[in-house]
Amino acid sequence: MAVYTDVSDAEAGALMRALGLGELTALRGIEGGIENTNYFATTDQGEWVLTLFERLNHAQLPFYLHLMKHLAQHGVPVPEPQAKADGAPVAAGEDDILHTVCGKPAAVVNRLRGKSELQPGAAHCAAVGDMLARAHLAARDYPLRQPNLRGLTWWNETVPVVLPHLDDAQSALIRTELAYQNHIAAGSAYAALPRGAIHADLFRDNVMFEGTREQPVLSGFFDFYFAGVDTWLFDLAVALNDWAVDLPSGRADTARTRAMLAAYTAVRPLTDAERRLLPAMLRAGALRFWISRLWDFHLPREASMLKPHDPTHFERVLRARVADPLLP
Ligand SMILES: Nc1ncnc2c1ncn2[C@@H]1O[C@H](COP(=O)(O)OP(=O)(O)OP(=O)(O)O)[C@@H](O)[C@H]1O
Ligand SMILES: N[C@@H](CCO)C(=O)O
Repeated sequence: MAVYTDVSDAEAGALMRALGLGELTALRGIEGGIENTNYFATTDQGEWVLTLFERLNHAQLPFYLHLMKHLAQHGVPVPEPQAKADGAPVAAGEDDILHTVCGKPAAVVNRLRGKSELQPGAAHCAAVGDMLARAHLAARDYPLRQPNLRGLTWWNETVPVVLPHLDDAQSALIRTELAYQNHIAAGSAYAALPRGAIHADLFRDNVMFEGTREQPVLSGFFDFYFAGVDTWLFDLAVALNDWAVDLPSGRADTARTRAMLAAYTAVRPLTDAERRLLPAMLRAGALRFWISRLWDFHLPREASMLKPHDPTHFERVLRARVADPLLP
């Protein structure tokens, strides 16, 4: 279920016309996703996705939507928010790509072709590594700034909140890891890491592919709503921790790790500081999602529509990264 707000054909049709996208011929609620209301909107000009934001407000959205537009306009395949025609009325709080539907902030983006691959092989990991490096380079001149809101500051605030829900071994692990990450973040190698606007949540369910299993063609990244400015290495670590990990054990998969790293570094070679800190950032990426999953699991927000993911998966990934810091 991911239609929390019902949108009529008339409302959707009026927006599509205001965006110059033609006449609406079909509007269909999308079942996947848990955070926002999403519809596929078909017009006589193509297929689009209409999203009504159920959590983020008009003030928070420009960073994400303009990042998507910037990347799309720099040749990175991401959904491009569609703009109202020059001179069209823009209400308070809106801008040309941030609209209002049923009183909620809304955006219309092009529909990506293909489907997600939940059991990726080395070829999928290579395609993601290549495109992630291209996205980092393309966002270098993105002018808007917002920190990674799920970064170190949030970990330090949130670990004490989840600690009462952990057993002794888990408490020891999370405290030790947080202390280690604070130590790393205070060091000179960390300060030297290149940074910019990153996706920060590039999991298997946020990428689309066409083509075959042997020769997949990446058709796009989506779900930019955890994006922020942080180190490029952290973004790569988050992707490796999902795409190149054996899900039952949490351990790194050699072939997929090598494929993603080789493809990423072919576009953007890692600096010395990045090579040195990759093991630490892999631990940081695991800690980040262990904390957020614990928080979602044990402290569900009132009226939350989130279906919590299993926190113990990222506890296993973290333990595996600590036990075996050497990359394949
Ligand atoms: N631009 C797009 N092109 C094609 N399909 C899309 C696009 N955007 C979203 N979808 C489809 O809609 C589904 C839900 O989108 P998404 O995952 O962004 O949902 P959400 O509720 O906004 O976020 P979350 O997954 O974090 O809950 C996706 O799994 C995908 O199938
Ligand atoms: N990718 C996150 C969910 C939020 O997008 C997780 O797996 O915990």
